[in-house]
Amino acid sequence: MIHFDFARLASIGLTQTFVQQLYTQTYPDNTQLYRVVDVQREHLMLHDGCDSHFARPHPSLIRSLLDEFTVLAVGDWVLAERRDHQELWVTRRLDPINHLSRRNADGISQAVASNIDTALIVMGLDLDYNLRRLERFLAIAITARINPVVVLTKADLATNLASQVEAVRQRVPPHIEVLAINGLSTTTRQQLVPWLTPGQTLVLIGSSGAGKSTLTNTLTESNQQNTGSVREDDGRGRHTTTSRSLHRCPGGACIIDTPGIRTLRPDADEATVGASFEDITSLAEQCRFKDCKHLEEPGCAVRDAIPPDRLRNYHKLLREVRRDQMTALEYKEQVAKWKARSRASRATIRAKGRIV
Ligand SMILES: Nc1nc2c(ncn2[C@@H]2O[C@H](COP(=O)(O)OP(=O)(O)OP(=O)(O)O)[C@@H](O)[C@H]2O)c(=O)[nH]1
Ligand SMILES: [Zn+2]
Repeated sequence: MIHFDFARLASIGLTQTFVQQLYTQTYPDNTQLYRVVDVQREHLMLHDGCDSHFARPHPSLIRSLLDEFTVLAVGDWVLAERRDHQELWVTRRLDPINHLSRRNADGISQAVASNIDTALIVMGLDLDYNLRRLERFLAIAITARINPVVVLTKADLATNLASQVEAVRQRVPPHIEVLAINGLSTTTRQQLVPWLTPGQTLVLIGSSGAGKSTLTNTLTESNQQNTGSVREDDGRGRHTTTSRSLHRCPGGACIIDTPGIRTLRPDADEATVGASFEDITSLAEQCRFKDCKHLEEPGCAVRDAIPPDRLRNYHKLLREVRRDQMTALEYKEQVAKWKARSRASRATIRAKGRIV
């Protein structure tokens, strides 16, 4: 039996989608439902809606996540069990509805936050203003199936407010909201009310200096984020802080803010490629492996349905944008990997030829 207080967990984002996943299995008596609010090298921080708890991922969970090419991220819903010495062990991760990922040095995509309702794409109406970059940030959110809202900060400093806002509206799909705000003003909370209802989870993405911390402080009514060049850790605003990575707004929404999100770069011309091959990205959800590259993996839904030359073109474009973003060393390693792979498949073909 799993013990959980729905109302309490709903205050940090629990919805029925996750609860339904609990009835597919039975669990030991001391199993409880938590949200991951911090991921450190050695441990996790979990939250039950009231308190936070240290925990460790069980080795069997780590293995099964690795098999699916994934890791635990802030925002995940997990089940954890108290065992010997009252240690809390995370034994299962509920399937996330979405996640924001970044590519690590090995080119492997790594989740930096899960289960996000809204991405505020933050761009300053000062020197930060760049429509192409904005489009790429939008592509990151759309590709991750997260609802984006464009938030133009520093409206108080803008010299051409109306024309800058108009230019943005022209560039983004009509159903996406565009707001111009002063992140330092408390009235900003009113403008964002529709996305701050209880249980909503938000992330803020944008370049350095765009005003993410300033806006987070305003929305959480605290000084807990470092803004500008001031770096201090005085623990103020603890009443709204759930952890270093998940912050609660007074109205009941949560903001996830991790170093991974903060340094997310729209190097995602890759995401733009994905967005222009929507047939492939949407079919990819049916591939057996979450991280399927649609090359040789078994159970690939994309290879089955997409004409080979369209798929080849997609791979070619992806390789190009990746190559543009690689350092010389990374490129050399990548070439070595491709060579090894084609050697291996030639060897398989030869071996089969001999047997059959
Ligand atoms: N006038 C004005 N200044 C703002 C506004 N938003 C942010 N700033 C200022 O812009 C600077 C950068 O803002 P931050 O909130 O630190 O930017 P950030 O996006 O968190 O930057 P990183 O922490 O580097 O990712 C700070 O000096 C803020 O005070 C705004 O709406 N109006
Ligand atoms: Zn596939």
